[in-house]
Amino acid sequence: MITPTIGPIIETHDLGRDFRVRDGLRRRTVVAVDRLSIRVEPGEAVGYIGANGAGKSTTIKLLTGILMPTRGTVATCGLRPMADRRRLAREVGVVFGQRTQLWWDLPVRDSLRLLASIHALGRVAERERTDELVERLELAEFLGTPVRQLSLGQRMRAEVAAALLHSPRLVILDEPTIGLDVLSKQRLREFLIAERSRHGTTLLLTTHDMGDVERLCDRILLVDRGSLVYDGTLAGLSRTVGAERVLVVDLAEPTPDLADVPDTRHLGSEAGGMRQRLAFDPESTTAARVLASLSDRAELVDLAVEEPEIEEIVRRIYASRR
Ligand SMILES: Nc1ncnc2c1ncn2[C@@H]1O[C@H](COP(=O)(O)OP(=O)(O)OP(=O)(O)O)[C@@H](O)[C@H]1O
Repeated sequence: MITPTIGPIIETHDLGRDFRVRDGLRRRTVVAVDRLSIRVEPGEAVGYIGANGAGKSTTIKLLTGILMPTRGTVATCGLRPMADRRRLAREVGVVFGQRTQLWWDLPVRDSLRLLASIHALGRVAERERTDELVERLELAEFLGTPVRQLSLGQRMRAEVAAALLHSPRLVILDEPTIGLDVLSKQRLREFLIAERSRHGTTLLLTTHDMGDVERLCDRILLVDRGSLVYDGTLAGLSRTVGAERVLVVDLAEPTPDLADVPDTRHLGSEAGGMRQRLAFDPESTTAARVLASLSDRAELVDLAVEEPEIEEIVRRIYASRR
């Protein structure tokens, strides 16, 4: 039997997965994942990003033993995902934003109990961990509510509790914040950050939300048509495409275009100059510095920083590769 090691949490070598699909009368091969070689160390938080159909879900299925590779090798927590699937289930927790692993008609409390017994947690461990998750994910008010009656934000918190109940070493989250309001997103991110720092949990998440990546991940893996095209930090990724941020400021009175603010590019003005948009490169300045220069020139009443969309960064990277 293979013993889980304290080596990498994820290690793949030339991993590939094809699908045979029907195309009218003919059949063709779709290469969903190709020559994927990645290594994720314990405690890392990795954003696995790419456009629709890039191969993210297929990779997650290969990592968790739902799918068999067509080529190459994969080890998750030192185990072979398909052959050691049962043992792997103790090491990994998976959260799907769009699917539930809770029992739809049961109260949240009962789903957690069932999962605790599936994982053979033991009474004391079950109580301690459940109490911890109920408190930190603020589940108390709906513990007795059937899952089908929960709001999306409540359900996601319950999903996360279910996936993390057995304190897995690796948590894989597939679009965890999709459809959530700003506050729910923020709470979930704060929880994941705390969980990681408390327990050294490794996080792998797929998302189209730049905020998730910015706040949660210290490393990005970008895939295009099944292959890895970038491995590094978000700042590095933005740098490769020169992604700018946009500062939107509301001013106390109509103001001529603020075209001379250092390290910015004036994009436009509205409402007679009471709202202005300035682009800046986060590599050469910060929003705080831009604001300091602005407040010498005009009285600010409100502001917002627009982040480049991940889709936009990905689109630009893809465009530069075609
Ligand atoms: N079971 C399957 N049968 C046939 N083709 C599949 C199957 N699963 C995935 N594919 C194809 O493999 C490619 C990668 O799909 P995958 O779902 O992994 O992408 P994704 O990056 O997760 O996309 P999304 O962001 O839309 O979820 C796509 O071309 C998809 O159509």
